[in-house]
Formats: sequence, C-alpha cells, structure tokens
Amino acid sequence: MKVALVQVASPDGETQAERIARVEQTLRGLNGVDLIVLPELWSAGYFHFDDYASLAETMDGPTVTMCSRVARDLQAHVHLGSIVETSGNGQLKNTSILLSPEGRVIHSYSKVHVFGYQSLESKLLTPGSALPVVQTPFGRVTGTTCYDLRFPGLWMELSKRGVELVIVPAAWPAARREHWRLLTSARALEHQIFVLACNAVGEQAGVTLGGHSRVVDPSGVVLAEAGDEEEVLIVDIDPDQVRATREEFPVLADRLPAYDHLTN
Ligand SMILES: O=C(O)CCC(=O)C(=O)O
Repeated sequence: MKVALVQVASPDGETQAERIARVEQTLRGLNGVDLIVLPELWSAGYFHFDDYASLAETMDGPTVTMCSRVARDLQAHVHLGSIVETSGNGQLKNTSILLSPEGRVIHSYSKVHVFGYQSLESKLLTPGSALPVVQTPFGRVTGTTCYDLRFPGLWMELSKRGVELVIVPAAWPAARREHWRLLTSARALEHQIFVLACNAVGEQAGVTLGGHSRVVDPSGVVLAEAGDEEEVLIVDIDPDQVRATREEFPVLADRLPAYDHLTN
C-alpha cells in the first residue's frame, strides 16, 4: 500500500483559501496513492493563534470539503491532518480527521494534550475526551496529534485497544527535531506498530517548523524521512508486517496490564 505524507508550509501572508487551493493542486498529483496524510492545523496555521476563532470549521467546512473531494476523485483515504473544530457550543478543538475513498469521515480524534509551552493552544482549545479506533485496509488505525507523542500513557492505551497504525499530524518546531525523531521511532518500536508522522514546514509567526516527516515500521526502522521543505514523501508499506513482527518477536505478550502492584 502506498502512503503519501505531504509536508505543508503555512506562511504568514497566505490566506486559508489560498492555501487550501494550493494544497489541493499538490494532492491532485498523487494518483495511485492509497493513503494521503497532512500536518496538524495546516490550513489555519498552528502558530496563527489570533486566527483560530475566525478560521474554526465544522465537519463540513472548507478544509474537510476540499479533502473529501480529493479523496473521492483519487479514490484514496485522506487523513487531512487537523482543523480547529467548532462544534457550536463555544468550544474549539484540535481535531484530526480520516476520510474514506468515498469522502466520508470515518475517524476523528481531538487532541488530548493541548500544548502550552510557547503556545496559546492550551488557552484557546479544549482537550478531547475520546480515543476511537477504526478498522481500515491498513489495519486498526487511530490518530494522536503532535505533543501527544510525549505521553506514553496515551500510547499504552491505544496499544491496548489493538491499534496497528497510528497517524501523527504535527506542527513540531525545528528547535526540538531530535525529540521528534526519537519519540516517533520509540512509539513504533515499543508498540510494534506503523507510525506515519507528518510535520509542517516553513516559518509561522517567527517559529520554524521542523519537517522531517517520517514513516517508521513496527520494528522501529525508519522507512523514509523527509527534509525541511515542502515535499511529498511516498512510501510502500505492508500492513501485514505488524502481525509478522509480533509473531517473530512477541514482546507485547509479556507486557503486564499495569505495574502499580509492584512494591517499593
Ligand atoms: O512537544 C513539542 O515539542 C511540540 C509540540 C507541538 O508543537 C504541538 O503539540 O503542536
């Protein structure tokens, strides 16, 4: 199965409508790909905090509508990264969305760990409260978003829920690129899953985004890694590799359900 990770820049002067039109052109060049993945909040721009309220979208807003059209036209799954989602009750969330080749929303996940270090996300957005998993041709899939990578308890939980492939849209700054590399590799290796981690690039409000989107296999091998410019990373993955890896080295069978029974 061919997956394509699309690194997007969200420069300060570009409007959301211009960016959506520009990215649509890139996506339309990806004929023959089975799954397309985009970064976190690329259409609003993660670090454009002043725009969150005005660019917040519903599930049929401009970002979802464009990606759903592309999914149908290319007959591909599209993980659109995430949007600032408004559900009408005054709360805004950082919600990632997976679309089927029919253009239907088949999975959504609102970021649980909103980020507060040199970021207003934790002030402006409400954390999610669900961790749904969906069966797809790529195996059992869920998403976690950017900062969520740092929290092993969340990953332990998704692992317990039988996940085989995790999509990680991100707006991870270049300043902490080695953390990004280490955590994406470690999460794949420790849970014997595929990690498709798609990061933003370019400058936003004075912050340089790190790029280096990565596809890591269930043995922790990095199948491909992008650079730090706009780029499409296309990789072949075999979803059956999850089962094969776990059969060959059945470490997950030795994991205890909890460790808090251990005495001091
Ligand atoms: O954890 C980090 O270093 C980056 C997190 C981040 O930028 C985000 O969650 O959007």
